[in-house]
Amino acid sequence: MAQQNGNSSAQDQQRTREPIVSPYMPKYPDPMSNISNFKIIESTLREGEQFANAFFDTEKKIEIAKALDEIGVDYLELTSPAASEQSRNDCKAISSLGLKAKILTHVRCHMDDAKLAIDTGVDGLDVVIGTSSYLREFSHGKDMDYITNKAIEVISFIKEKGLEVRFSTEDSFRSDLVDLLSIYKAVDKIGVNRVGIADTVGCANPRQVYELVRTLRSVVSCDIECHFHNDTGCAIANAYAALEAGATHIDTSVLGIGERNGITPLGGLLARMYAADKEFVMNKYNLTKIRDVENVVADAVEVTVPFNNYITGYCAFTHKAGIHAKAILNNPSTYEILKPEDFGMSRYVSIGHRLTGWNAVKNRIEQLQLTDLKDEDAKVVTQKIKELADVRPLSLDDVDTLLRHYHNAKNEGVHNHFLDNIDTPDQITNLGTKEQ
Ligand SMILES: CC(=O)SCCNC(=O)CCNC(=O)[C@H](O)C(C)(C)COP(=O)(O)OP(=O)(O)OC[C@H]1O[C@@H](n2cnc3c(N)ncnc32)[C@H](O)[C@@H]1OP(=O)(O)O
Ligand SMILES: O=C(O)CCC(=O)C(=O)O
Ligand SMILES: [Mg+2]
Repeated sequence: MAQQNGNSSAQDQQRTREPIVSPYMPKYPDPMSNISNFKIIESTLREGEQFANAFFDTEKKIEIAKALDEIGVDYLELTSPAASEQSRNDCKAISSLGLKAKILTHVRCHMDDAKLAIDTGVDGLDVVIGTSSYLREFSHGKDMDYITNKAIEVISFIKEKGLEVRFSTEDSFRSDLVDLLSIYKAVDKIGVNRVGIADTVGCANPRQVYELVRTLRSVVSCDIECHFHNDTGCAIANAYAALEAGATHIDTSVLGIGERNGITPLGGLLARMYAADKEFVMNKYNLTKIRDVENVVADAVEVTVPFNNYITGYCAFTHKAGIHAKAILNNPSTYEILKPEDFGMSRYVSIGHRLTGWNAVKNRIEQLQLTDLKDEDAKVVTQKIKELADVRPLSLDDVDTLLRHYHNAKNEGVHNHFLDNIDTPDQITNLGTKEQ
């Protein structure tokens, strides 16, 4: 795709104006909302390890942990030490790195798992057990009384050892509401640090999330963590709704990797929260490091970063249609809610196609400093670009060759003749090749 840096000329800078504030921004934010005060529990090294392609050796885990720490995530969640001996050693290795992020490991609601985890040097344990009828029948087979008693035993043990503890109900959205609120109330009473809601199968929608979190907020006084799977595409929206309703912590993973098609992606959540409270997000998180950690993880799990990924997808800041290009060149906020430079990214305006417009071509003329070409010339060349691009798109090199040759022909007074003799995109490409 032909591209140009659409924000590089001095004239563009002059034309850039302050963004216009949305009339839909709430004037009086809901006091329960944590949109401007949330924490991230980064679970690439736990949920992410459940992604089909994932295998992280100790060195890779340390590299990922350090990269996430540089972004400024609040917690790193690691695979249970009960999973394997290496998993246990990795908990120890990452806990001893002295990172700013607090280190958690994720364990079943079981004394054996808790005992194993206590000695790994982690700052806290995320304890989980399924409460839906599916999990009670087909997974662990325990009833709510057993689960409640076991939760109290395990949480009390972890607290006695002086560690932070979170208790979560797996498959919360298919669990009975009375069961959920009763168990959350019971663990809140004994001083659990956080309770967790998990949309384990990705069935919840934002309205359901808002209602459940809002209800829970009025029942417990501890923090509320939320974990959303993305099976039906709601993972980011659900995280946002949870924060609006009073949740305090959101689980993420890099690129959203996890069991099945994964969970709320770190980059996507940061994009969403930047759009809601840019100042908070930019002060707290190092957004220019998102691309680095995504590349490390994508490489490690042998996937490419999706073309339409939030922030870092290859076309996330590419503008194409003429109407968009003109306005973006006047003021990027016209068609951008995220500023690419805040994320260490660049904006591109694509011009070698049949949807282009003369304003974008004129901008390229200015960038190339072809000062003899006027608006009329930009319009004539744009028509030629469209005619040629009806055959195939032109590269930016093709467009530049066309403009430079037209410019030289104009100085010799033969520009109309020059354009009349160009019938195919290949003629332009060949002209460019000859010059090299
Ligand atoms: C939704 C989630 O992502 S939850 C987190 C998932 N993470 C993991 O599973 C970590 C990786 N897992 C593992 O390495 C293994 O499954 C282990 C070590 C945890 C357990 O291995 P095994 O003892 O071989 O059991 P297996 O995996 O076949 O079955 C799970 C066992 O945990 C029990 N169990 C399942 N969930 C829970 C829970 N939340 N709390 C307590 N026990 C549980 C099941 O009843 C079953 O017990 P059983 O051995 O008496 O049948
Ligand atoms: O511990 C939790 O809250 C979440 C566990 C999990 O990965 C899930 O339920 O999908
Ligand atoms: Mg999960």
